[in-house]
Amino acid sequence: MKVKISIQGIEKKFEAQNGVGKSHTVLDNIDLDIFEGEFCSLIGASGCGKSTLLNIVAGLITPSDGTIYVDGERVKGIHPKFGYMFQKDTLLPWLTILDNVMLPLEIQKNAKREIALHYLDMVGLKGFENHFPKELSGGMRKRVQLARLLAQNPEVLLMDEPFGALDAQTKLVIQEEFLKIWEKERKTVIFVTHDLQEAITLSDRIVLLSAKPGRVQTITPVDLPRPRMLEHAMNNAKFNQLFMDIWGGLKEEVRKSLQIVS
Ligand SMILES: Nc1ncnc2c1ncn2[C@@H]1O[C@H](COP(=O)(O)OP(=O)(O)OP(=O)(O)O)[C@@H](O)[C@H]1O
Repeated sequence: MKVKISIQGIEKKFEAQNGVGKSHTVLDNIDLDIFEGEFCSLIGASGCGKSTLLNIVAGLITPSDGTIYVDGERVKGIHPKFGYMFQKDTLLPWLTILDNVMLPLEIQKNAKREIALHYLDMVGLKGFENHFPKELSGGMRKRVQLARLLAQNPEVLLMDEPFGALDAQTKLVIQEEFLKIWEKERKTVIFVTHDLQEAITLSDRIVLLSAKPGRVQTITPVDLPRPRMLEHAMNNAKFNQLFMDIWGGLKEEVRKSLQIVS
């Protein structure tokens, strides 16, 4: 398997601002290889540094130490082949759905209406091209963001709790739609989530970061068959075993982060 992204010796320390607060180490010596075409999830207690690590890989934050390699080359700053999807709604309210999807393509000078329409169709939003974001439900807006991300044709998808704000049932349906698209395209994905069930149903490997400072605690391969259907995956005896194995470690980290002793 080819290594797509190599995270080597990453450390991140945030300094006190103008003497206010304390400097603190958020990530400590993170070494992690992400393989081409792999779906890798990052989990861990709140505040353990998942988003910071994703932002460092995205080139949005500079690490205090360590290096990111992509295809064997050292990367500094934002990588043009990476696409990023945040938890918060980043659609521009004054643009139609089609224009929202086309905006990054215009920036890439690759503005193809057909590409945008193809991905809107793929996420089930055919016929909504000329609507504005405020006319769509939260789940539909999330699908527009997914279409916008995929239409850019990034080599790597960096996703920070992309479905975190959705209600439980919408989230399951969108996960399933995303899974279908991903299984066709098999792009490299780093996916941050709080939801262990989501991590297991989608991922090839799950990386658990320890509570502050974030270190790689365990890496668990998810050997559920693909293509996966959410119901089949959750019904598989291995699913429960994986859940219990990973939850044991995750619970410990959450307890540490909440300073629960005993
Ligand atoms: N710009 C910043 N300046 C100072 N501290 C920061 C900054 N950004 C993040 N932090 C701190 O770094 C730590 C890790 O934050 P991060 O958002 O990466 O954690 P997380 O694991 O993604 O959390 P959550 O699961 O709650 O989203 C937190 O203690 C946070 O307060």
